[in-house]
Amino acid sequence: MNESALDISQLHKSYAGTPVVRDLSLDIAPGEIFGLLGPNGAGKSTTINVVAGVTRADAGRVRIFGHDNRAAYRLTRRLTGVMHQEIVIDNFFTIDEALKIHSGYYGVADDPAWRRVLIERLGLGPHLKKSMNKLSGGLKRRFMVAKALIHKPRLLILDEPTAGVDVELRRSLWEFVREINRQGTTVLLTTHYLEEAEAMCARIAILNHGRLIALEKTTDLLARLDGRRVILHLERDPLPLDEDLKALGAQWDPGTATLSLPLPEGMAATDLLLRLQGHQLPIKDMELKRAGLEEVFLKLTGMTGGTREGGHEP
Ligand SMILES: Nc1ncnc2c1ncn2[C@@H]1O[C@H](COP(=O)(O)OP(=O)(O)OP(=O)(O)O)[C@@H](O)[C@H]1O
Repeated sequence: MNESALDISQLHKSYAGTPVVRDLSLDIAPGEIFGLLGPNGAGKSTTINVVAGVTRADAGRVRIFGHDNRAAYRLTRRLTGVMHQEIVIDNFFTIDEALKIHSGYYGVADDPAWRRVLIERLGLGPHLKKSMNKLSGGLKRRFMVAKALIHKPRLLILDEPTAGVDVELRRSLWEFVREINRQGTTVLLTTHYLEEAEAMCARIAILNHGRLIALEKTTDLLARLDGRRVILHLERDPLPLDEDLKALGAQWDPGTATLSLPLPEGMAATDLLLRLQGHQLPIKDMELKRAGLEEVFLKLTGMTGGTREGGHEP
């Protein structure tokens, strides 16, 4: 069968009369790594909670590998592994005990070899006998990732898995997620780091005030937002921008004596510098900047305009 891994259709959810997810439809193909991004309060976790079946939508439906997540709750629960954003742990168990019993919740037998892989790859080995309340925030998150994967789900949902995780572990965590994906698991993730979404996701959806404002291939989205800029720090104020610099989209900030130019997709920064040679700019230093997630959101919400629709502020 050629069904979607996750098919969300016309989902709507309000809290106390305030819509937090509005008419959301999106489709994730088997084998994809898909990023769901958006500013704080955009409705990402609510959407994930509805998909996981822990929050009930007001309208719309969710299908996981072709099965309705309410009509076939037990089956879709087994097909899905969710790492929620809030840290939920059970203080009665050590990591080892919790992982041993957890797959039973999904009606799946414990697989000691797979458990060992998760323990090793998520760096949990030295902490197996620790009780949950003694774990650091980053360790709790890694444990939650292991728990989400223990029953070998076909769809893995990670809601900000790298919050509070240090750089090295973040890198190894994403490497592991990539590996699991290569072995066939579909991944839906949220992150507050644009670089992570860029490195991991083939497609990205952006939510704002519960509404889908972009859903594109990551490369198309970033190219459309012309993310990269070359920043030139100058010795002194240049002459007013001439037509050539204006045509390149240069912006001058006299306060800091910096000239900022967008770097077109596919062009190397050195090519742009060559193009500027004739201007004899007194360049002191140069940097290449990529738009951050906040800038992306700002730009997109500016493009779509209607983000304050209905006067709703989360
Ligand atoms: N159980 C709840 N009761 C009332 N309001 C809620 C509840 N859960 C979420 N909300 C509200 O719904 C809106 C969307 O929240 P949600 O957590 O889905 O956003 P998010 O995009 O995941 O944000 P963040 O990036 O901060 O995690 C927010 O205004 C939040 O306060």
